[in-house]
Amino acid sequence: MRIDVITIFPGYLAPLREALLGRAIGAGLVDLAVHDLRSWTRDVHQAVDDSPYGGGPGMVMRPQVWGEALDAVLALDERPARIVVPTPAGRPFTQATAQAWTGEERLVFACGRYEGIDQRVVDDARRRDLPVDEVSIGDYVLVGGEVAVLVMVEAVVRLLPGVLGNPASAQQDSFSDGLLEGPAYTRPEVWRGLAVPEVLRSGNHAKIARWRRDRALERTAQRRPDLLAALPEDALDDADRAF
Ligand SMILES: Nc1ccccc1-c1cnco1
Repeated sequence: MRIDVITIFPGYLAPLREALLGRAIGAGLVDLAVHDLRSWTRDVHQAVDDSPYGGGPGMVMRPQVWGEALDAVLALDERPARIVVPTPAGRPFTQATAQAWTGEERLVFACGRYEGIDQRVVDDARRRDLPVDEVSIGDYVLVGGEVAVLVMVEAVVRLLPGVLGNPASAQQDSFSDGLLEGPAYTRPEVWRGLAVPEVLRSGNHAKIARWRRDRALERTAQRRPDLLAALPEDALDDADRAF
């Protein structure tokens, strides 16, 4: 997978070259290119934004600069690309989104700041039949899209074959079965007077699996009843319902 990020703060994306993601790049599983939006400005001030039509606070990012930047970056590689625009007004980015994007040959992230990017940039891309997703990583306001890109790139790349040491962990983490993950424990057996639940030390794998499933159901019911309600009809078996 090739990933391009266009931003006015390239340094913000440095963490993508660390740790797991850095190793995925080193292993050739991911190609990452970060581009400074200001490279496509033509004025001495390298202006990337302007006042909003209709008035109101803040600044809007200029369509000319973004149009030239996206055209140039897309032309760098012949692989078909999905353009992703992080925005608080976007559709929710979920684990399902991350899973779906693992099938993409290329992702091009457009990091907006200020009050966003002139809407015509997205409209122009869509009318040229380029796939464009406007996505939000949550209901809160950030200063720019860069942090959202860090989140989304990590969520996607960790799912790519060969990235995680143990592929099973991608299957068993939260959201993969629609439930939150339950509590986890490691040594020592007792810490500050708190003992690890007996069942986890029993060696009885059936009982352990049941206990873990019950804790996941319990935690999901307490913290995210919306996830429980969204489960497909056949997701819960009789033992789950008895819980
Ligand atoms: N708040 C923001 C400001 C600029 C670009 C993205 C966001 C965003 C994305 N997901 C939630 O917020």
